Amino acid sequence: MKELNKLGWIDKDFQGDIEQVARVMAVQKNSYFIADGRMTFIAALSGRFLNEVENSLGMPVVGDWVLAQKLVDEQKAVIQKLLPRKSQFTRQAAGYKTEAQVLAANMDIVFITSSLNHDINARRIERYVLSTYESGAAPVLLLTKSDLVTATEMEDVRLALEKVAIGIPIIMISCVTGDGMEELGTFLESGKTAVLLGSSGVGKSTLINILLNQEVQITSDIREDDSRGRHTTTHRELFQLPNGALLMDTPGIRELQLWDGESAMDTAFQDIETLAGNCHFRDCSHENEPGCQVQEAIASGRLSEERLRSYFKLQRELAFEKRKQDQQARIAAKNQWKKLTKLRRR
Ligand SMILES: Nc1nc2c(ncn2[C@@H]2O[C@H](COP(=O)(O)OP(=O)(O)OP(=O)(O)O)[C@@H](O)[C@H]2O)c(=O)[nH]1
Ligand SMILES: [Zn+2]
Repeated sequence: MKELNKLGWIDKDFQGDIEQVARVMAVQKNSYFIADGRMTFIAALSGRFLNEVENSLGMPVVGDWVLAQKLVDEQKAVIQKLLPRKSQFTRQAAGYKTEAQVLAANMDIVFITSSLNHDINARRIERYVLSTYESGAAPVLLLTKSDLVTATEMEDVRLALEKVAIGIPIIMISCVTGDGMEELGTFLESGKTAVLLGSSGVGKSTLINILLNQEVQITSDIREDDSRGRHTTTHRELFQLPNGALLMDTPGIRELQLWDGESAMDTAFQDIETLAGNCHFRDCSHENEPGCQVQEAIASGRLSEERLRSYFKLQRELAFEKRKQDQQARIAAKNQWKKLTKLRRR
């Protein structure tokens, strides 16, 4: 149990066989690398699991907790069951079917990472915040490369971001000088699972290396026999930091592209939603109606036009996405109907 806690296990209400519990540390094609704090196993899904799984959302991903039959001597295991997730990152899979794909599960904290030496894309950060809320994890804004900007520039960015990311912690760090590292450490609690999101080049790898090398690296790479009996090394996608926190670094999640977040809209744009709630007309479009509190806030300078534009843009995008999905659902229903009528004719 203690060993499991180190991997982030906290489910007090769990009622099964605790000996079967393990966490997915990496996924490669059909192989799952699972760990229980004592050992790592190469696991496959049981036949029953595959038969019963309803869609891709039910397939284990990095961070998931599973029940598995462990063959300790062989370091192999068979995954029987996926345990409920407390958070998950999803993305709409490309292609005809709008089927969601899970990228990672059971993250507690998401570091939305940007570098200070480039223009901060507030709109992009808003999207990440939205995805994070939608996932069920807590967002933190992590701004890197503070050594490349002045203190004044840092403060300007902070002020700008505080308007976009209301109530979300903002940390500024430098991997060169070490500034801000201590503050970052306070967010990396033992047993908590964190993930770094952000564009290529913002310094994620550099930071991960520093975090890993602060002391001895506890985790080792997982060795796997390939078909020719050679050992190939598999990179772990979820690993323990020396201070006990867990860090997730999966290829899919590095650049989160899409999100589905209607319900998160009012969380990310809480300020606008609150204003909108007081508009004179219930169906106010916040363009030029009398008694519009949103326009009122713009006029008095409490709300920036830019933020309202982001809000409108996001609304349009969500509406578009929804129409697309509705249309695809209609086509699917129509095809299904055609198939049925054909069958009936025969
Ligand atoms: N000046 C400065 N440079 C940094 C800092 N952190 C990272 N860099 C540099 O920024 C560049 C990109 O860093 P990476 O760690 O590779 O960025 P990444 O986000 O992992 O990028 P991908 O691997 O493409 O996702 C490298 O040249 C780093 O040396 C920092 O705090 N200050
Ligand atoms: Zn209005």
